[in-house]
Parts: sequence; C-alpha cells; structure tokens
Amino acid sequence: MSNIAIRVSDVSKKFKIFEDKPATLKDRILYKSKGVFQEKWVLQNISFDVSQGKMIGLIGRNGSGKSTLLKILTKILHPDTGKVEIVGRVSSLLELGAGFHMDFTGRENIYMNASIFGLSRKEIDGKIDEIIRFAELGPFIENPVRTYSSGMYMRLAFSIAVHVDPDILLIDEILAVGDNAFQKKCISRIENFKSQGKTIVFVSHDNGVMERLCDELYWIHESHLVEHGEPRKIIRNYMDFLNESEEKRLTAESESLAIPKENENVVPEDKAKSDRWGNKLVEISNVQIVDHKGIAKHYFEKGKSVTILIDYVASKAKIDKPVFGIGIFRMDGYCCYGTNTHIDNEKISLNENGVVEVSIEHLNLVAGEYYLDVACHHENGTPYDYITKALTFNVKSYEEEIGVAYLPHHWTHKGEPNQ
Ligand SMILES: Nc1ncnc2c1ncn2[C@@H]1O[C@H](COP(=O)(O)OP(=O)(O)OP(=O)(O)O)[C@@H](O)[C@H]1O
Repeated sequence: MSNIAIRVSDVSKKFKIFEDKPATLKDRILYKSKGVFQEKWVLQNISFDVSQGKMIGLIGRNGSGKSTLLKILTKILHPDTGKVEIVGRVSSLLELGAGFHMDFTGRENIYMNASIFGLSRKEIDGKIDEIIRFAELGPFIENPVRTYSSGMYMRLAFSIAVHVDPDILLIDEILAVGDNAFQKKCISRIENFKSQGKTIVFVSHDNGVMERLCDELYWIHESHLVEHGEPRKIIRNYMDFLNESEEKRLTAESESLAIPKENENVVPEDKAKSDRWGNKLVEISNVQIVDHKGIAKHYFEKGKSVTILIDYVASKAKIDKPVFGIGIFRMDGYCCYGTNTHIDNEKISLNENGVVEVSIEHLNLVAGEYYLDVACHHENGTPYDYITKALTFNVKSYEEEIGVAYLPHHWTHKGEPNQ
C-alpha cells in the first residue's frame, strides 16, 4: 500500500428490492404479505487504486452505482464481496443532511459532526469560527438545522468536511444544490486541498468541473467499471455513449411525431403538439436532417454541417410563387433561427414532386434539444403546408457554452509588457 491511499479490490454490492413490501403493520397482519424481494447487484467486481494526492472522479448515469461506491469507501455500507483498504483520515460529504441531528442548531451539529471525524472539543473550539465563517450562515448558525434550506445544509456540511483536516475527502454530487458563488468557493477550496497533496474522490454530473479538477475519471455503467483514464478521453467516450442512447430515444420520439397525414384522423395524444395546416396544393411528404456524411440522424455535433431535406408532392395545378421555409426552436418554444427561400432570394419552380434542401454550413447552436418547423407557402404567406415540430433533434458539444448560438470569436489582450 505504499503511496496508495485507497485500494478497492473486487468489490461487489447487492441490494434487496422488495416487490410487495407491506406498507404498514396492519397490511402485514391482515394480508400476510411476505415481503417478496429480488436481489439486485449495484456494483460488480470493482477494483482500482487511488494514489495519495490524486483526485479521481466517478461518472456514470443515474443509478449506475457511484454513490453506493462512495458509501462503501466511507464504510457507511459494507460490500458483499471484496474489500476496501484506506490509509488516512477520511472526511465525506455525501447525502444532504447525513450525519446532522435535525433538532440541534448548526453550532451544535458542528461539535457533533466534527467529533465523529475524530476532533477533540479543544480542536473544534479552535476551528469553529472559521467553519461558521466559511459556511456563511450568519445568525442562522444558532437555529435548528431542520429549518435550513438544502443550500444551507450543504454549506454547513461542506465547511465541516473541509475543516476537519482529512487526508482523504469524498464528495458526492451535493455541490449542485449550492448557489453559483458558493459552488465556486467550494471548488476553489477543493483545488486548494488538492494542492496540499490530499486525496479526493469526487462524484459529479458536471463534466466541465470533472475534467478541470480530476487527474483520472472512472466511468461506471450498470454496476460495472467500464473504463478509466485521462478525463478528456473518458468524458468523450461517455458522451458518445450517451449520444448513441439519445439518438435511439429521439429516433423513437420522432417516429411518434411523424408528420401527421391529412386524412389521418387518429392522432395519439403525445402528438398533440406536432401540428399541420395549409391548403395542401403542395404537400410536404418527408423531412430529414442529415449530417456531413449524408446520414439521417437526430443528434449532431455543434459547428458541423447539416442539411435539411424537405420532400414535397405538388398538385397538378400551377403553383404560384412557392416559398419553402424552416424554423429551428428550442424546446421551450424560443425561435433560434428561421429563414425561407424568399428571404434568401432563391426562386423555386416546382415539379410534380421533388426535394428542397437547405444546407447549414455550421450548426452553431449550443448543446441542447431543439425542434424543427418546415413549411411551404405562397409568397404572400398563404400556407400550402405548414408543419410544426416536424422533427426533434439534439446538438452535442464538448465545450461548455451558455446562451443560444455559438458566435465564432477569439480573444486578444493588449497591455504594457511586464517589466
Ligand atoms: N438502500 C438501497 N436499497 C435498495 N436499492 C438501492 C439502495 N441504495 C441505492 N439503491 C439502488 O442502487 C442503484 C445505484 O444507486 P446509486 O445511488 O449508487 O447510483 P448513482 O450512480 O449514485 O446515481 P445518481 O447519479 O442518480 O446519484 C440504484 O438502482 C438505486 O436505486
């Protein structure tokens, strides 16, 4: 174990999942419910070492087993097989409020909690002012913690956990409940911890923070350790995996949203928002978005080219001044971009049927889910065929961005050179 702070050897853990657990004593007596359960493995054959001074992150979908693993490292839970060896004093920040007594004040909880971490009353006396200052709870520190908001719990728990001078710090997702300013303060405290050579295991769904802080990431999926290594690589692989799952979901969803036909009377309820109107002199028969390789998809990488294909069938009658248009909307209905062939000065002369394509060189939308409206109408606005939510699609990005669209940019800095 020289240089190793945490050794996890072949750890597996199962839980009992009750199928008909009696809710009350009365149920138990009257209905003689047997409490039938199944066993579910939530961790299987997990092994890894964490060297002293390293910060590792656990990533994975909800329910993959990350928190259970942290609880095993803290010894709140015991593995069914395998073992965990830890060198050094552990401090942890797991479920909100865990380890707090609800009727005690914040101050009383500091004494109780810090003593669990092994500090003497005298040591706590020496640190308590700093713990309270860091938690920014002001006079609330004298109130019972049952009156605290989740953010206030987190401040207190984080402040205690980092002031008990641990060698190893285990942190679950709970940072997410703090406000932005406090989150930043926590992250800089964690960085400070790292620079002191402490060992940290961190669970978060914030990939940006994970990449920035961790030396290595461990990806857990359905109770198994899938891969570990350099954060950027693991995040990419994990994101690709999520994107593939998302592609399947969106394909299924778009099939259920499939363009409602004029004579199709039965419209399932979940299609209610996908709507269509117009005189049908021109009918849109299919809509697709294809990626830069021409593959129809529902998931696209930010900045890459895509093409929207609108298939139409025109009635025999002469169609006057047809205009094709598209609109891209965020799922909350905010219009991100819209254009049409009239705005772009493109004249369309229709055949009996055909495909109108609009190629977007750079899909510069920030990551998120969007929907597409397509339409064919007369230049004066009279709709031939207008379809809202013809498709939903997702934009993925490896960068952290906020807002709606990516505006290509670069930074410069002008100033006096340092002496
Ligand atoms: N005490 C318990 N009894 C039964 N099942 C449990 C118990 N605790 C957790 N589980 C189950 O174990 C699985 C793993 O849960 P865990 O909380 O470790 O996942 P996680 O990866 O931390 O998820 P999240 O990202 O949502 O926090 C889940 O299916 C969960 O429902």
